Amino acid sequence: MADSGFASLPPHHPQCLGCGPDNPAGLQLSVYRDGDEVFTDLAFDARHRGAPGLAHGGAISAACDDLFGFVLYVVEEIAVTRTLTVEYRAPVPLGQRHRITARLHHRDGRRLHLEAAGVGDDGVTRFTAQALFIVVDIDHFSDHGTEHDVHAMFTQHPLRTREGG
Ligand SMILES: CCCCCCCCCCCCCCCC(=O)SCCNC(=O)CCNC(=O)[C@H](O)C(C)(C)COP(=O)(O)OP(=O)(O)OC[C@H]1O[C@@H](n2cnc3c(N)ncnc32)[C@H](O)[C@@H]1OP(=O)(O)O
Repeated sequence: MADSGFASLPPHHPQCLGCGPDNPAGLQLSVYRDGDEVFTDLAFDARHRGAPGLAHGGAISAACDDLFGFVLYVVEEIAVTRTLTVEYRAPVPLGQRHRITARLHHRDGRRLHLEAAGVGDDGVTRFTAQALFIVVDIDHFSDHGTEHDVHAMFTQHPLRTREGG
């Protein structure tokens, strides 16, 4: 459970694998903003099992990728993942809560360099991640999703588009 007093950020959309509350197969992340950082508190469960008792690396990667997608609220840009690197520093036990925190490291034109870390409630950093997101415009999505779904994804967000909306 996240601390109260931080701004809760809306999911990317209801069915999002990372944060959609209506996706039963998803991680259903609840994400908060703390200044220029975003964070989520997550305990991987049996759906995310890799080795017995441990979280699957793909689930950890998905959590980091989706959390990076919330840094876009801070940056106020629309962007997508071009590269994602996860360093698995220690096994992540199922059921143990980790706080994953992400932020912009620096920006270079359309390139957003992002970084994240997952720290257990025992204080152990078990994974870190770096990503390169590339700023895109809304056409990136409208070429694929239905007009209704794409419109819904962006109208619910207090996000300025590159066109200045
Ligand atoms: C606030 C919330 C709002 C709501 C919502 C927001 C968004 C909505 C999120 C939905 C949820 C998110 C969830 C998590 C985030 C995903 O998971 S996003 C999904 C996974 N990612 C993708 O599907 C992206 C697929 N890739 C692509 O579509 C294209 O490769 C890209 C990323 C759009 C880039 O293509 P492009 O526009 O043709 O760009 P390109 O010219 O190749 O490169 C752009 C620049 O980056 C440089 N570059 C490219 N690759 C590299 C590299 N590896 N290293 C260094 N430089 C590089 C290029 O050199 C170029 O530099 P400049 O010439 O501009 O100086």
